[in-house]
Amino acid sequence: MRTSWADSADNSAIGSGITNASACPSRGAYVPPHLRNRALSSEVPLAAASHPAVALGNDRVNHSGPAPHQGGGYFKPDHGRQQQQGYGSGFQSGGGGGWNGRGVGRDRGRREANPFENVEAEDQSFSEQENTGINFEAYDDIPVETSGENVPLPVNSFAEIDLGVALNQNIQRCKYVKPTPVQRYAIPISLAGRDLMACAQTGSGKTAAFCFPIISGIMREQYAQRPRVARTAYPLALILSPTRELSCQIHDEAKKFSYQTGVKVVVAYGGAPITQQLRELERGVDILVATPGRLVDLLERARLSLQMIRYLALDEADRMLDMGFEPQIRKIVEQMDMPPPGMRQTLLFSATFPKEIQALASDFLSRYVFLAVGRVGSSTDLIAQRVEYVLESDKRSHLMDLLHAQRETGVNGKQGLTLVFVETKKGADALEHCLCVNGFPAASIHGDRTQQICV
Ligand SMILES: Nc1ncnc2c1ncn2[C@@H]1O[C@H](COP(=O)(O)OP(=O)(O)OP(=O)(O)O)[C@@H](O)[C@H]1O
Repeated sequence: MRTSWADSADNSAIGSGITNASACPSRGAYVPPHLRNRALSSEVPLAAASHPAVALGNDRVNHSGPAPHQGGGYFKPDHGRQQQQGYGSGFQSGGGGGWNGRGVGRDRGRREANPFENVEAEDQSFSEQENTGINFEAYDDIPVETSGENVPLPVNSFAEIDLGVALNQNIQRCKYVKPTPVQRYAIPISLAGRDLMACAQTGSGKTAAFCFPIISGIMREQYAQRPRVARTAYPLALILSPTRELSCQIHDEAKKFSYQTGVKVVVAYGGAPITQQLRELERGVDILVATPGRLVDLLERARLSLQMIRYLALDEADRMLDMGFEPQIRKIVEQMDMPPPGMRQTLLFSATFPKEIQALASDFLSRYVFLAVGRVGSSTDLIAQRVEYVLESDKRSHLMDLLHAQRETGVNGKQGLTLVFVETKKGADALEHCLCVNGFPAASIHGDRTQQICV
């Protein structure tokens, strides 16, 4: 039997030790993610909790907008409207609590791993620092261009956007102090329900730019009940990315952003056994991060349906096309059961905007906003490049000198990492050995090593 979040809700009373039958939503009742986290405590009256729509009404006590969508058909997310109508406070009361707290469905007894555990365990003296992934000094000079009808205004801080308490806490845990340029523009555009074609470089903070609106959208919307077809998963959002590595990276980030929100993220990629991925999907999925090839495989096995997709994000679209994935992408988006443009929200990210990407944008997007963000600190600004001539026989000792010098000047007490490129596989293995015996932990990566060893 397939597990959905509805199943999870059905079993929540068991998981939490509550025996009052009225506390259990009736079988098959859909519980939206922002309500899933909540223990059935004084916060939610038991009678209300047995009727998700009523509970939602309570939760959105200050929401003066139209009644939540309750039909089974498609709808267009319209977050902008809800924001204007004071959605914030109701939403905030529903945030937090966490997937942890639910202990339900097939995930009964499975605690949500804390993705911040390692970070929190780190030396407290660094805990107040900003995330240093991006050179903030370079921000103000970055050229940004937008075009399209009624482009929503950019924001200057996360505080200006109503993403909900749980997500805001995760942003703090990530130590994101202010949005990057692509986030400043892309998040309000997406929250307003608009399709987006964004040209932004790798490392510009795209992951959060598409994850924040998707997670917050799933948390705040009440979606039609998902079909209950045995062993078929029905995600609400799909994030396509070209490689296993990038998919895993997005999955890791998305799990941090969605921690304790009740939104469940699953990753599926090729080159790894499918069994574990199928098991994860069966346990329930809201956001699926996937590479195109494995996704087609899952669809062809009928273990996945895209009919409930409300959000589609394509990351590094140009790279996916370069890697020859266009037929798979078109199959996924146009030939399976995914809702058409206008019925889903589509966010297309690409570092470049050649003709092929323009064609994809016009086929996949509806009345979209175009956003182009310049480079956030190009390599020439951030990296000192130096050429040194040394004799062949002195190369290793010279490298050792450089490594020693780096060890002495570690940044913030942390040892820097070093990449050394060599000409041959044998040379890589020999250098690895030489560095290890000289007290520098090293590992070689080349074509003769399996992916597991490299990872
Ligand atoms: N607002 C922010 N404040 C501080 N750091 C941030 C912010 N947004 C993202 N980062 C950090 O910047 C780094 C790059 O971000 P991210 O991986 O999202 O970029 P990207 O454009 O998606 O790159 P890639 O294409 O490699 O996935 C990450 O370490 C991320 O945690």
